[in-house]
Amino acid sequence: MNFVTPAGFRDVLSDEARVREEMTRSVQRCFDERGYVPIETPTLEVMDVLQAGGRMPAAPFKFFDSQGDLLAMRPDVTLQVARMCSTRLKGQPGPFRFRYTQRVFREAESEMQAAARELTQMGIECIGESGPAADAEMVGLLAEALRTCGVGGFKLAIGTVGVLRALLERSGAPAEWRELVLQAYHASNFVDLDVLCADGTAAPAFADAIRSLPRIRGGKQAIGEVRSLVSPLGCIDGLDAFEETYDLLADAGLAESIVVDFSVMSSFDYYTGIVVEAYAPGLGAPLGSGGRYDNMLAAYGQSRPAAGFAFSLEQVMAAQASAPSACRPVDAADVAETLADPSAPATAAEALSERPLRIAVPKGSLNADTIAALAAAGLDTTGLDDPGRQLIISNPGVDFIIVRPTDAPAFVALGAADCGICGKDSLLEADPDVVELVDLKFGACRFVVAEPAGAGPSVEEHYRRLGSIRVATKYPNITSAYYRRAGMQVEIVKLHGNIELAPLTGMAERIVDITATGTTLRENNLAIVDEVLASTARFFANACAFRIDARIVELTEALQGSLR
Ligand SMILES: Nc1ncnc2c1ncn2[C@@H]1O[C@H](COP(=O)(O)OP(=O)(O)OP(=O)(O)O)[C@@H](O)[C@H]1O
Ligand SMILES: O=P(O)(O)OC[C@H]1O[C@H](OP(=O)(O)OP(=O)(O)O)[C@H](O)[C@@H]1O
Repeated sequence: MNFVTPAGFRDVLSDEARVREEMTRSVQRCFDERGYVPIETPTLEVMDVLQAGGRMPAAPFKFFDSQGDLLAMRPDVTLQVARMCSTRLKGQPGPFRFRYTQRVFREAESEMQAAARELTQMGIECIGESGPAADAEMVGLLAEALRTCGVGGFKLAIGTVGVLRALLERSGAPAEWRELVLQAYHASNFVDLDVLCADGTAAPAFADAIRSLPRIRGGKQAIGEVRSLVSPLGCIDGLDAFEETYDLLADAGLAESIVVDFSVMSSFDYYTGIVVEAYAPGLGAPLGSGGRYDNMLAAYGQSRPAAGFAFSLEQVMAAQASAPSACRPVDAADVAETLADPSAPATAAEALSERPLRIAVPKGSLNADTIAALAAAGLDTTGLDDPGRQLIISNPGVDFIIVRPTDAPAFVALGAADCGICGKDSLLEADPDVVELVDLKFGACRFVVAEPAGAGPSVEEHYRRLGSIRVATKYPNITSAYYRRAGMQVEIVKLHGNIELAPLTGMAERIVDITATGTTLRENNLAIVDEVLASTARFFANACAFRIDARIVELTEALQGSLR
């Protein structure tokens, strides 16, 4: 027997535990000084209670207890605080300012999130206050907590959901279209957003505003740009309050750490006003997030305005580990020292612009077009077309990381590369948390279901008799999603190449594979049964790099420019 902890769970040894403890104390002190009092919530909740809040931040671990109740390990603390305020504290006038340090537990959602399944969340909830001062207090406290932890060069991306909600409601577009737009915003998929906004469903001025909004970014001037974009359409909902909040944060000296960014629109159904996400250089995923969720407490029976944030202690530790040594505390004593060093936070931000931009470049059939696209966008691609066995080509200001196309999503999602190129098929298969920015148009191919020509009746008979068929593919996730939609039971066999061999040798009845010229299907006497999707190459970026590294936006514009 191997005595190992379950995947995603681990022991914390003393050196690290001491630093965590010290950091936790510093943050708790910081929250305490602002009048936030501690609370604790139970590890387990009845599943229905969590679901009543309308938003599950991540898939929870679930099990039945001996009384037959379906219980969940808390994936988040906010829902529990909402439940607590509307039940135990019902009738008490408030406002309440709560802080917590609690473990949360999350089932892995995809292969891409092979990471920890137990995290320590530190956060606050301010219940019963609303308006710009309360929002600024929440965002300001997040900044203070990150500074307290010694996180260098962090950025807080802030937006407000009212503007997009108003644009969607008044666009005259049907609910299904609005839902697709929201999905594109949630997934940070600018390519899908452009396609939707060009399809003529929404009135042109609204479509233009909806596609432009998440591209506006910057300081105070960005709020002005949003205003000019949406005020002719009568959609400035929440913008005045947002601007007031921004001014309060700028007055508090936070202008350098804050970036107005309307692409930060995840959990749209849940947030009702300001939203904030915290990013640090060198870290693939956000440190934490928060926002205003004025409607959530009503779901538990008592309506009160509310706002809060949480960040993960593990992410904060990782941010320090990837920061330059000047702003990285190495032990507990250094945490306090970092706190006292006002020059430290700037160092990592400076380091970001000094280090080369890392681009994942696919080898194989997309390689030549990728190099041509990057060169047309103005990058120095010298040596990239003939790298030999060298896997990283370093040119001034840029590192090209040569990857297998199916690996590009992992390199970018985990922050090993800032951005990259691969087929839409690879992105759909991996389902990574990245920002899809440009459809590069090359590498066009179609995903099809195919079977030996003339085998249709026998495959159908096979399915009728056995209730399942075998399908071979290199893309099990795309294939299983397709058959789920089709309502058909299949056994999927994952192969790594020459997929067409599977039905020819009797290993499987059908395949789901790429076709471009159709030559391979034709030469192997296979016929197309159905179309699954079409794919072209995409330029995409790490969510964190996209929001804090201006070079990604520049490269996006250059790639779009050269396409035009
Ligand atoms: N025959 C084709 N014509 C056009 N584009 C294709 C064709 N085959 C694949 N593609 C596109 O190019 C991408 C890369 O394909 P390629 O054959 O180079 O790598 P792969 O073998 O699929 O990936 P890996 O080496 O990572 O397993 C595919 O994901 C798809 O988007
Ligand atoms: O329609 P066509 O132009 O003939 O292209 C289709 C072929 O291209 C891809 O294979 P790839 O070249 O990537 O080799 P693989 O089978 O080893 O993955 C795909 O899997 C098909 O086999």
